[in-house]
Amino acid sequence: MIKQILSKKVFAIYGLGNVGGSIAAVWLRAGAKVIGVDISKTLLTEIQDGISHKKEPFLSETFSKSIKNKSFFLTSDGIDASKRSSIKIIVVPVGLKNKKVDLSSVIQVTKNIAKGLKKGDTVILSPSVPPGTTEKIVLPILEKESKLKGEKDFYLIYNPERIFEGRAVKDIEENYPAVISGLGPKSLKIAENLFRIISKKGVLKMPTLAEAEAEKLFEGAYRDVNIALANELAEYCEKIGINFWETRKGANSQPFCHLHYPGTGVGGLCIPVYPRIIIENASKFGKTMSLLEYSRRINDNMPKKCVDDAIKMLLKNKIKPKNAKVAVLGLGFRGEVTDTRLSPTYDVVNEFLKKECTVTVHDPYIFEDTILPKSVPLTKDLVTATQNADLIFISSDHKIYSKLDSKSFSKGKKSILFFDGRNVLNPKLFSSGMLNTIGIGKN
Ligand SMILES: NC(=O)c1ccc[n+]([C@@H]2O[C@H](COP(=O)([O-])OP(=O)(O)OC[C@H]3O[C@@H](n4cnc5c(N)ncnc54)[C@H](O)[C@@H]3O)[C@@H](O)[C@H]2O)c1
Ligand SMILES: CC(=O)N[C@@H]1[C@@H](OP(=O)(O)OP(=O)(O)OC[C@H]2O[C@@H](n3ccc(=O)[nH]c3=O)[C@H](O)[C@@H]2O)O[C@H](CO)[C@@H](O)[C@@H]1O
Repeated sequence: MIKQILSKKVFAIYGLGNVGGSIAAVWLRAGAKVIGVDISKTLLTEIQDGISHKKEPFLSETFSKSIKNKSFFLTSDGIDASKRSSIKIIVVPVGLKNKKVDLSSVIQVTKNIAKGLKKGDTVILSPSVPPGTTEKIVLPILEKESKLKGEKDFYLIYNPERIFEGRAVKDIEENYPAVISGLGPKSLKIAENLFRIISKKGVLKMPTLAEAEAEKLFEGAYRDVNIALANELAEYCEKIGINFWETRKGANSQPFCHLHYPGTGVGGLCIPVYPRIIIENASKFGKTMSLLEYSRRINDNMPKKCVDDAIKMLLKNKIKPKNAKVAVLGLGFRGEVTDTRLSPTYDVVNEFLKKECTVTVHDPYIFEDTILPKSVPLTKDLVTATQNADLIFISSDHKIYSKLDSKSFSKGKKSILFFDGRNVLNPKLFSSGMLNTIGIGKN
């Protein structure tokens, strides 16, 4: 039955990045025909060649198989894709430009979709957006350009994709209920029929588009505030000389406390962005979001705080910061991702450069980068990165760093200064006296 429904539907997925690529794979795995639309010719070629989305399980194999059996087509022509599809899913990025929400990609894609919109079509908006975006920005563009009426001639849905990079397909298919909302009851019914096909956890129907848009932002705001709480409590522990990590274990031993982890900063296209979307939107209604603003300030200050503490450690060990060799481990915005968007490591590097240190960055998954200053080499070879380092600074929690031991470094290293910004080092793996380390929330 499902296969029959889907075999008649052609989906067009606009934006084939971490989220859009995963959504395309999920619908292909469910048996749908999919047109993948992206402005990046490089990405389209990589998908065609089966070498895209390396860190996302299932995607590349699904794409190759679907291209072969002619259920997956790739194009950069968004208008033609709209003409040839009945369900259009918008998954292009919504970022910040000078702390203002940037909807330019969403608007661009919506205009393309509108030029090919037909009676009976369905449009689904997926990125995290300010409440009101679907109804007040996307809908008017669709109706104006197509001369069709929402809920009468075509259907409009908001579905916030909730994925954790590295397990996106499983998140969509198995881990979370699909949050859905519609312009009206018909749109909502279509959303329910569609998302029940792919979501084993079922659907969570929201009463309005705006409440669905807001819930996604609230998820991120909750996380950002709790990370800021962990960062502030960790600094308190440093001041009074106790261990935050042990104290956290105790506090989290009851079900109503969920202290997060302190760290060298908060990166990615989600958590640092969603609170700012709320802050900006709230200001239009005369509401100041003090807690969100203060939490952002705490988290944005973590790279500087951690580098200042690391510099104090150098001085304590009689090493002058000027020309001190610092190996910064981890460029990804968090562990096990190749995504460097808003990575705190960029700020960490700049803070060390301000102190005139000599910096090398290591990352096991990222081989090139256009943002790091030219004076800062990037390498995937740990020995090269650390061999003459006066200080090793752990910035992202890639799994490989929890396995570091005495043998990980060039011979003859007597004692190594570490700043463990993600609390990943295992002291048991180092010979006694070799590990001279401080981190966050412990002296
Ligand atoms: N990355 C995550 O973990 C995550 C999780 C949940 C939600 N989201 C939301 O999903 C959105 C997309 O995230 P992402 O990580 O997939 O972004 P991404 O940058 O990885 O992918 C976006 C893709 O869209 C393409 N694109 C940009 N403009 C386009 C246009 N006009 N037409 C066609 N294609 C265009 C880009 O070339 C890119 O391939 C985010 O803005 C966020 O709101 C992201
Ligand atoms: C479905 C969806 O949208 N999923 C999002 C995705 O978010 P994400 O991919 O951006 O990953 P995050 O884990 O949030 O990390 C962000 C930054 O915060 C740092 N950090 C994190 C935790 C902590 O305790 N202390 C920290 O300092 C970390 O290093 C990194 O820089 O997954 C999260 C579930 O993990 C979800 O909640 C979140 O909605």
